Amino acid sequence: MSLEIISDPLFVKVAVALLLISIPSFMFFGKKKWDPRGKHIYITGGSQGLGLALAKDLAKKGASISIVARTQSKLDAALKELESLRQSPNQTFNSFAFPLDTADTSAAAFTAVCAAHNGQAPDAVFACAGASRPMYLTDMTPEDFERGMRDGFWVQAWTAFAAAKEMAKQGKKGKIVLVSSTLGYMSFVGYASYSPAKHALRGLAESLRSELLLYGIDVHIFFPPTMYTPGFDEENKTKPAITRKIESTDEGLTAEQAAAGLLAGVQRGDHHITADLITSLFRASTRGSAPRNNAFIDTVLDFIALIGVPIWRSSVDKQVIRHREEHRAYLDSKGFFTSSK
Ligand SMILES: NC(=O)C1=CN([C@@H]2O[C@H](COP(=O)(O)OP(=O)(O)OC[C@H]3O[C@@H](n4cnc5c(N)ncnc54)[C@H](OP(=O)(O)O)[C@@H]3O)[C@@H](O)[C@H]2O)C=CC1
Ligand SMILES: CCCCCCCCCCCCCCCC(=O)[C@@H](N)CO
Repeated sequence: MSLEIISDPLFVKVAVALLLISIPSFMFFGKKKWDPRGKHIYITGGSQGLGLALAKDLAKKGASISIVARTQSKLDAALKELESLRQSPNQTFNSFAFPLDTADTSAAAFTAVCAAHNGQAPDAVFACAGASRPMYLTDMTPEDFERGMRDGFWVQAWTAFAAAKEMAKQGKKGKIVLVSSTLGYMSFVGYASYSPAKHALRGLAESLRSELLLYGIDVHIFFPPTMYTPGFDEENKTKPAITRKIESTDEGLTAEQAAAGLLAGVQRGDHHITADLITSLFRASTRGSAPRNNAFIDTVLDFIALIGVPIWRSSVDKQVIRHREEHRAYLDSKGFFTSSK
């Protein structure tokens, strides 16, 4: 075989034609970005923090928004902010007060959200609601321990449950997005109630991603690092000092930065969405059978993590071990060793 074929004018013409055809198809067909304009988007936890930042971002992009959380006053304030960002008279902004930690209330919230749109299921559901109460296991009551799953897993899982059923029933080819955490990939002292819930969300997202292919529903899951939100201020009230110290390596994001990262990931079509380098390293190294976002970049990240994560882990273990004596004194002062519980 001679290489002369590549200088054959016909070959050159065909090659150029293929290239010209493939460039626009790559740009316009292969990479068509999800556009929130004119869509109805349901955001749980939309009254503050990540959920509110996301709602504002989407309102600016022309979407209709429904938000659900428990506290009416915060919902009212959030709705006012959304109203000020209105782009078109066709956009609707609604809020409904429901607790989302049970099947019934989450289904009722979802029904209310649909009812305001003639019973139509939303085009996208972002389950942002959640809370965390970091503490030592030795300080937890059984209720504290169990609350981790309620405030981390069920508060989103019941919304996904209601949404998936109704979207499948209506043939709505929409999106369901869950919000985990860096702590859905790894964990350390202080997060024994929260991290398991965030890991469980990953299992749910990967199961649903597969099952909801049956209905053309896309499932995404976001793994944010520290976000400076009202929830973060709240969790810091119970957070052990050593936990705070370990996570201080993480620079953190504002709610707005995190919302923008989440939205960009959804628009790229990433299943596991990360918005910072540290979590991207854990994403690449704990990938399991999750679809890659970018085969090349993820392989580079995986290689960096292969070396970097064990070094970080051993330094954290040393830090925890160095804390033993101080912790023993703390437990002693609380009467831990003499209490009957
Ligand atoms: N901030 C951080 O550092 C990180 C947070 N995350 C996760 O990101 C998500 C958003 O966090 P963030 O913005 O900080 O949280 P915030 O506490 O600032 O906001 C949480 C929102 O969820 C609502 N909510 C909480 N619990 C319930 C419930 N049981 N039923 C209905 N609504 C509820 C809250 O309203 P109300 O209380 O009125 O119901 C509020 O609107 C959470 O899932 C969190 O676990 C992940 C990584 C880091
Ligand atoms: C090469 C590898 C380097 C690794 C460095 C790792 C640094 C630690 C990152 C800890 C991040 C914890 C975020 C917690 C977010 C969260 O979910 C809570 N705020 C909610 O309670």
